[in-house]
Amino acid sequence: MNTQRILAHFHESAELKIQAASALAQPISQAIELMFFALSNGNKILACGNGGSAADCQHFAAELVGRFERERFPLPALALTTDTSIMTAVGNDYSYREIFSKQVQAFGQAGDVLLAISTSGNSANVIAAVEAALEREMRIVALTGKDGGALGKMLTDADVHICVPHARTARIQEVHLVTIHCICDGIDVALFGGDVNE
Ligand SMILES: O=C(CO)[C@@H](O)[C@H](O)[C@H](O)[C@H](O)COP(=O)(O)O
Ligand SMILES: [Zn+2]
Repeated sequence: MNTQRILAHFHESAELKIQAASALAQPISQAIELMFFALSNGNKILACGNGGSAADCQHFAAELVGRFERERFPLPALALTTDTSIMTAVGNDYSYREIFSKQVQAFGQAGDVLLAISTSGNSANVIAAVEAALEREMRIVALTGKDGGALGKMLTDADVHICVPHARTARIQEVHLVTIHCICDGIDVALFGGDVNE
């Protein structure tokens, strides 16, 4: 295969990360503060998204319950994308739109944080989960792209919107992943201070 196409993926992804870094540093910092505050108060983080973003939810939860780069105690994070019995029962008996919101209603409590990931900002089940979370006085960290979609318009001033300035889903997801690692790192720094090598 012509490697020019492969090079184009790498270059577009790298250029977007450099361009997005300065635009996203502030909201990412706000997301870290919001999540650290919640965790410090005994609250938890729930995460939802579809497809590649479902994988990102699980990646995030694994690094909080397990570890990112430092040894520490487990932190309460739960991906709502893993229990196939819940998701198929709710999808079958109610609607696919409710596969995350029912879980938010079951597990979410005031002060918890919902990490809502949608590259378009328009996935109905993610929007429904945010509606359920806001009803339960949870805070929202929204990871989106493009123009942020409907999701970007439903957040309150107390929530955080990290919107990747690009139209291509794959590129948006690649910035979501480095964002997730920034958040994991920021929570560890907030807990322990300093740098990972200290
Ligand atoms: O990972 C990819 C594309 O790179 C896909 O699986 C993608 O996640 C799916 O098409 C999702 O359904 C897209 O939903 P959203 O990001 O717009 O909320
Ligand atoms: Zn993908």
